[in-house]
Amino acid sequence: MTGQALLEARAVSVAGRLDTVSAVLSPGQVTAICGPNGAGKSTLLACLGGLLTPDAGTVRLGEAALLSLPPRDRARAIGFLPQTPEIAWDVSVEVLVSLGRIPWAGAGGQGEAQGAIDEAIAAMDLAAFRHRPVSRLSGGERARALMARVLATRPGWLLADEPLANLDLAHAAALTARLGDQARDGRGVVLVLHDLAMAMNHADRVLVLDRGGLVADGPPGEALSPGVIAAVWGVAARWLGEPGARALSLGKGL
Ligand SMILES: Nc1ncnc2c1ncn2[C@@H]1O[C@H](COP(=O)(O)OP(=O)(O)OP(=O)(O)O)[C@@H](O)[C@H]1O
Repeated sequence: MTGQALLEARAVSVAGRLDTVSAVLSPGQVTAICGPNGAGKSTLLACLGGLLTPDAGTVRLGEAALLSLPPRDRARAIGFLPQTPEIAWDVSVEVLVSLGRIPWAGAGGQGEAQGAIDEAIAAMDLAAFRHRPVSRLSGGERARALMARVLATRPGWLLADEPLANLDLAHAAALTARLGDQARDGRGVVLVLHDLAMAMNHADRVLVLDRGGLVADGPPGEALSPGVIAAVWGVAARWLGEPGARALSLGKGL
């Protein structure tokens, strides 16, 4: 998959939530958005996904203002997993995942749709739950089903707010690998992450927000340096281990 457009925030702000933030996000990369509680991460992600209209500035997808695109085109281009997703109807896992194909209704064949649904169910290890109502899933299983719905769309951009939060170690590792594959396939992947080690080891680029402002933007080794962590999180920390397998060691204070 090639040729995804750039996703660009141009001087975007939301009163009381996000100061003027600009960033050009590239497809083919995993971009992590990190920062303390209330820093504006979800607000920025919602603006990038076209779910929140900024008070000032614009979000552009390639040449077009994102909000000027027809909703169907936006839904095809950007898959969005919110921080606290709600499931309106108590449908089966398979039906929930198939909702991810709605933006493609009338396009492509039934075979392609079913292939995308089957692939997403397998990717999120949901085959055993395929016919189970979502109300009878655990929190982590439900989170996997909601991610499968996003994957089933096969969007050009995949935006997810804390996608690993409810997952056990094995499923978190599997999803992390899957998201990396999506980026290597040419898609854009943007993740809000609290786990700084996850961002350090798996992101190509990290945006650090603090109190509504963008305070660092670069490769993880730079954007998540001990100096930035001390300034933003107020925690003395140092990185241990090898590149790609770093762990964060927290000190006793500054
Ligand atoms: N719907 C809203 N209306 C007004 N203010 C909001 C709303 N949602 C969030 N805020 C405020 O905007 C700021 C940024 O919130 P946001 O949810 O973007 O933070 P976050 O970085 O995602 O935080 P967390 O790590 O806690 O999820 C916070 O001060 C929050 O209290």
